[in-house]
Amino acid sequence: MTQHEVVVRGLEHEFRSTGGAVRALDRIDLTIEPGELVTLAGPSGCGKSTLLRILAGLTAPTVGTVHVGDELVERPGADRGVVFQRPTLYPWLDVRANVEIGLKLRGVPKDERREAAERQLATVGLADFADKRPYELSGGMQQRAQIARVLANDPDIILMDEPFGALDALTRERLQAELLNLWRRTGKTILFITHSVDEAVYLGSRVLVMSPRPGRIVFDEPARFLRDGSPVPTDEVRTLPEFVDLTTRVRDAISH
Ligand SMILES: Nc1ncnc2c1ncn2[C@@H]1O[C@H](COP(=O)(O)OP(=O)(O)OP(=O)(O)O)[C@@H](O)[C@H]1O
Repeated sequence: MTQHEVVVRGLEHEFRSTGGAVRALDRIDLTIEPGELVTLAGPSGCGKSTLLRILAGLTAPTVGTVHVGDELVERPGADRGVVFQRPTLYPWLDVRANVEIGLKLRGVPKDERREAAERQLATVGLADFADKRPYELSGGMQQRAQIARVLANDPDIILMDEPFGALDALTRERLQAELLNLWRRTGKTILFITHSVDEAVYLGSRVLVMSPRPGRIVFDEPARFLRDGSPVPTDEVRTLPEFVDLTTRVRDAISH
């Protein structure tokens, strides 16, 4: 499978309401290479979710374009999967049916989609919970199920909007490690939004920071100590001088 780069050109976005116009994004140019794990941090309201929704094809930009390879993004597509902060599982379906839903809508035969669902539930450690309803799962497990659903669709690009923001610290750390494993195994392109500077630096192969009003990318650097081929990082990574240095500079970029 050939993966494509994501190319954002001259993106601007304005929300108009009765109170006036909000310029959420301003002159965003960005290329995400196949297989990058790009983390995007920035203060609340700086436009991170708006950018993600435009990449997902859920919001049409006021000005500018997004391409995946040669394709202009105009609507959601099977090449892009979205994981939101709050799990968006259907409460009336069991976990397996929730994971299968995208494949079902695309007309994938039952045996095939069941197999894909069970494989991805195993990937996220939920093999034994396929018959449960979402309300029987913890927040972390629901988030895992949401990730399994995206993986079952096998998108090239995974867009994650603060997926671990609402989880307790321990569950969050476990899911961070799982995400890194998954990324290294599959080589998928991932854009990951977070409020946490530590999470951005820990997970990213490249770290972006946006500034608010109007939303612009003000920081864009590789996370050098997590270059391809390095082992999945442990807590030791956080004590490396390079980690501390990048964390400090990301924090400065956010506060300026
Ligand atoms: N549907 C909307 N209508 C009007 N204004 C909006 C809408 N969605 C977002 N905004 C405004 O656009 C700006 C960017 O919002 P956005 O949700 O993209 O920020 P964010 O960086 O993701 O914030 P957070 O980290 O708090 O989720 C904010 O000022 C917000 O109030």
